[in-house]
Amino acid sequence: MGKPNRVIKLGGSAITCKAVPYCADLPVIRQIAGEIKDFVDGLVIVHGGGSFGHFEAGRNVPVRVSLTSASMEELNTILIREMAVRGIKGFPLPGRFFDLERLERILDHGMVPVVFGDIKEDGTIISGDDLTISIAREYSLTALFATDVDGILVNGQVIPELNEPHSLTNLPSLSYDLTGGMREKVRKILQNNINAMIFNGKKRGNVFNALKGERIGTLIKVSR
Ligand SMILES: Nc1ncnc2c1ncn2[C@@H]1O[C@H](COP(=O)(O)OP(=O)(O)OP(=O)(O)O)[C@@H](O)[C@H]1O
Ligand SMILES: C=C(C)CCOP(=O)(O)O
Repeated sequence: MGKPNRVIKLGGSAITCKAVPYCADLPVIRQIAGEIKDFVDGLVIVHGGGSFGHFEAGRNVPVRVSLTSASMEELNTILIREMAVRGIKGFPLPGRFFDLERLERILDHGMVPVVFGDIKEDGTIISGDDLTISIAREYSLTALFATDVDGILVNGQVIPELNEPHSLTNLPSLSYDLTGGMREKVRKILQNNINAMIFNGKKRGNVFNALKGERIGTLIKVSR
């Protein structure tokens, strides 16, 4: 017990309606909560900001830090509640308090850590991608990224596998995504030398299949 065996990032693009501030995609969150049920032992969930954290972090208001933090906790609460309705014992782990000991302690208690991208007192953003990558690296896991796209698109087509930096087609990026979107995600995965899979988490069955170990979307495979 105590050691994660799977890590999945529920991207803000998957679990929120990215273009509408504070819009949780409840049908998708409920669908995903149902699909993780069979994998709770050793599972670590991380989630991103979507139209909660990215929206608030991008606003130039004096209460930016307070509202960014509050918005992330709000999204986290929605997720944990929907999991609880299905009997899944999620436990919040805000990015600013993240460490491996704490993560393992939550697992030791038979709960699913629900780690989330966050903001520090000084306004620095903690990216859910970075948290996911560091967990995958520490425990030699494939980092699973549920997003709103079918994988990495190059010239409009999903590429099944990527092994080296590729010139990514520049899809329209959202004005309040502050942590770099897909391009940064791929760059950091490659830089950290971990395996990862990027797939569409909004599509029914994909989260279940990814957790089961099936290959969907784009696999980023590094040679070690
Ligand atoms: N070449 C590309 N292939 C696939 N998606 C791309 C590409 N370039 C940009 N994107 C954008 O990347 C987005 C997904 O990455 P992003 O990091 O925004 O997702 P996320 O991790 O779900 O978000 P969050 O940071 O809110 O958690 C897609 O919505 C898509 O528009
Ligand atoms: C914007 C905030 C606070 C969270 C950033 O995490 P990400 O969505 O994983 O990049």
